[in-house]
Amino acid sequence: MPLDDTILTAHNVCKTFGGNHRAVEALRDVTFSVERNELCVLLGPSGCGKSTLLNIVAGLEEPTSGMVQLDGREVLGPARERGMVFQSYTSFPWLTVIQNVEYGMKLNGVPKEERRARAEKFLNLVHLTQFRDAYPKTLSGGMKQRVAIARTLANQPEILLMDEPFGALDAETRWHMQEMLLEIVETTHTTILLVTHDIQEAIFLADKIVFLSANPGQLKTILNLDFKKGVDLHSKEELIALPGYPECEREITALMRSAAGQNQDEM
Ligand SMILES: Nc1ncnc2c1ncn2[C@@H]1O[C@H](COP(=O)(O)OP(=O)(O)OP(=O)(O)O)[C@@H](O)[C@H]1O
Repeated sequence: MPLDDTILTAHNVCKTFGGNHRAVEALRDVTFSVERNELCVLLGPSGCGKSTLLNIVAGLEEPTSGMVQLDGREVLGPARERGMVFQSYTSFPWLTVIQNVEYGMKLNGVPKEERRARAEKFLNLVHLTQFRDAYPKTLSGGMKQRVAIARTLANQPEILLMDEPFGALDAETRWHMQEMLLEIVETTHTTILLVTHDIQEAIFLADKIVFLSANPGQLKTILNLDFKKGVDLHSKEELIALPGYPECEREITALMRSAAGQNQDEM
């Protein structure tokens, strides 16, 4: 699917928490954009402001100055057009899997039949059809996170925002989830902005990496991952075998080290 046009832009976003002598400057002058159908990853060392930036895009935090626009409209608060998946699994324990996926649509007034049809479609997409009538407590962490992804996608957001969505999972489950996310992108062409601090995850998933450095969080560089352009990746092994992968990982590891330098000096 060709990348069409810009869907999201962050213009000179600054964020300072607190005030006076206790102020923390989390973001300074961050500008970047996300193209429609693109999977854009926010990467950088701990404390560089990735989650803060994602929260600003989600409308959960206000920038101190600057702004975010979705399709040219300024983001002024949370909205269904920007669906968020967090690291911790958030499902209602008293509802079954399919009822969890339907819940947001119910609140948004989607008619019953359409709700059911969409819930079934997205449960199928995350390979949970056979668990549709199970309760969340009977599911593994990875399965709970798949419910959260299905529920968010069923609301048909214009962009899916993901904050370390696989951070709480063990390594093997994490690979499966990453591979499943690429499958979802291939099938639904959803635009995604995803936060991670995992270099390999970023390279595997991203069409573009927006790299931030810390203290304060600033745009360091944008990486277009030319070595994997036009390649249909389905597994980690395929990624690692690609010419250009080791150099890319080395480059980002060096960036990570220099961007985190200040933090490490303080440790
Ligand atoms: N609500 C808050 N009040 C005060 N400071 C905050 C708040 N939220 C974040 N910060 C500070 O802003 C900076 C950026 O934090 P943020 O969580 O956005 O970074 P991050 O890159 O997502 O980090 P990590 O990878 O460790 O999750 C940090 O110094 C953090 O302590």
